[in-house]
Amino acid sequence: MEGKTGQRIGVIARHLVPEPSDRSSQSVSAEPTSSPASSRDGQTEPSSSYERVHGRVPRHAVRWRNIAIVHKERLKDIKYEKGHGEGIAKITINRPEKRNAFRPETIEEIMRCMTDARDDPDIGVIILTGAGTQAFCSGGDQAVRGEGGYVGPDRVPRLNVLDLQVQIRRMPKPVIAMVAGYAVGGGNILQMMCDITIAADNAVFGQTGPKVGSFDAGYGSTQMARLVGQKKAREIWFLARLYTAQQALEMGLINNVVPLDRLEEETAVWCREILRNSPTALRVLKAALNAAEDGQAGLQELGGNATLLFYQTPEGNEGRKAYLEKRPPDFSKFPRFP
Ligand SMILES: CC(C)(COP(=O)(O)OP(=O)(O)OC[C@H]1O[C@@H](n2cnc3c(N)ncnc32)[C@H](O)[C@@H]1OP(=O)(O)O)[C@@H](O)C(=O)NCCC(=O)NCCSC(=O)c1cc(O)c2ccccc2c1O
Repeated sequence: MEGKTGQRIGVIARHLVPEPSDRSSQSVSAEPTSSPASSRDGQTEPSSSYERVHGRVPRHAVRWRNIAIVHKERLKDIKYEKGHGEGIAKITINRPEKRNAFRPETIEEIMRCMTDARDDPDIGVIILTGAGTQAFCSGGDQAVRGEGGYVGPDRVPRLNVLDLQVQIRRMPKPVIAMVAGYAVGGGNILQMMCDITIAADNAVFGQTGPKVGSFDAGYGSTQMARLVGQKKAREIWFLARLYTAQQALEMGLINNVVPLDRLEEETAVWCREILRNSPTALRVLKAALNAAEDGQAGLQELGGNATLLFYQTPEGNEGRKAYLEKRPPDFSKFPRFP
């Protein structure tokens, strides 16, 4: 593939940082995830009364169950899995030969699985990742980019990754990006939209848009500025350099860096810790954190959560029952809290 300068796109980016590899680097911050005291086998020792009551967060590998057909359609560009006996769903962009670049079909499939995971009461947390160790996602597939967007089998030019960004933002369950290798262009934006990002020590982050004649002036720019600050966001977009996982951690772009061979293990531990906590607390906290930044759309999301909770109260149900029983509602028994 040729960029504007005649160079292959990979060459544009490759000289800036070391290539992702299968190695485990030394500059790793694999912090203990559940307790400051770690034993030699990597298991954390119980150290708090909470851990004495609930036990340590298990570190065993998740046993995945593959789901090939979602909403009656077979998945082609992605893999969708759910953990046996655990509330974890995993969505894997499965185009490693293209460094997991996405085309419109890829995005449509991810959105379908996100909807399935949202609607599944057994799922409490969703992992978004890329197949292999070379890339999380290299953004939009430049080979199918037309003049008005990315073109799929229906020949309609689309930027439907923007819909996916919004879906992740509004997802009432935490979404965790699990990043090995390149997260560049629209791929970096996807990891930014996730609630938490765990990166392998071979991960590489950055925006390539200005080098290939593209930009994301929505969440891709504004969410970045909120994460890393205005000056750094301008540097990342204007220079289109790439950054190591350690640099990304230091600038607040991601949450944790772990050795590549422990990426899924550590991600599972984070998921299990999250799953121990109150789902309602998590969903309202996410809505509140969004609302502080998303204006009226954020308030709508937070307001929806208030209604959801109110519907579960006797007071909310009194209004519904009275209507159905064709009588005036009696709200007198409900307290008017100061
Ligand atoms: C990601 C790389 C740095 C990896 O380099 P490496 O040397 O490891 O690998 P290669 O370059 O040899 O790639 C292997 C193979 O994969 C193909 N490939 C990689 N990425 C893409 C891609 N994005 N599109 C198409 N094909 C890709 C590559 O051509 C090779 O195939 P061969 O057949 O030649 O073997 C490096 O690959 C790289 O820099 N890739 C390009 C990154 C990029 O520019 N991405 C697009 C940015 S723009 C974007 O993502 C975007 C998407 C949107 O939907 C938007 C929506 C709204 C607004 C803005 C949007 C937006 O900006």
